[in-house]
Amino acid sequence: MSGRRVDAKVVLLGQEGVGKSSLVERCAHGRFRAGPYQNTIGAAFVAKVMTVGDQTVTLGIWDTAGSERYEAMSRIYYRGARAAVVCYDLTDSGSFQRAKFWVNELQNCEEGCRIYLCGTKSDLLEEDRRKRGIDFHDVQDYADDELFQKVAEDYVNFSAFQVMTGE
Ligand SMILES: Nc1nc2c(ncn2[C@@H]2O[C@H](COP(=O)(O)OP(=O)(O)OP(=O)(O)O)[C@@H](O)[C@H]2O)c(=O)[nH]1
Repeated sequence: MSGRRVDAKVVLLGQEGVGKSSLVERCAHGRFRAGPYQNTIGAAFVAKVMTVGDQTVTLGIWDTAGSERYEAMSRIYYRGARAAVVCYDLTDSGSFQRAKFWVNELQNCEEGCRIYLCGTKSDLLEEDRRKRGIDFHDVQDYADDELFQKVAEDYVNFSAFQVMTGE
């Protein structure tokens, strides 16, 4: 894997313990390791070769540490990211607030970054639906708001571009 060119930088963000490293582990090695929780320190990197139709794309995935004590460091890792997977634990409403914090930050600081909101630990809801910490409709409303905010921003930016070029 070493020396392979990375086509797109992807960053994982979200409160500590929501399952970011587990997602990367699943994606990179196809396994889930239950067991003692080891929090990420700083960040970890994995390059993953993906096939899309007849194309090969190498994603450079940065798994950041969720602990607030590493917040400043996480900002370094999302610089220049083409995509951000912002994770929250479906059973933990606090983690959803934290996800909103990262979405807001990315929207303000990383214009070219696509944001993917990812609810984790759905297996816990399959066991017991009462464990759901965030109402499904609240997530839906939030995502819809963000979507239309983005549409409006793109409209404004696009119009401004047209004025600048006089088209
Ligand atoms: N039930 C369940 N547990 C999960 C899932 N994903 C992760 N976990 C558990 O949640 C704990 C935290 O997982 P991590 O992947 O280390 O979380 P993280 O977001 O990388 O945490 P930081 O590195 O501290 O930011 C671990 O004990 C995992 O086994 C899941 O989908 N379901």
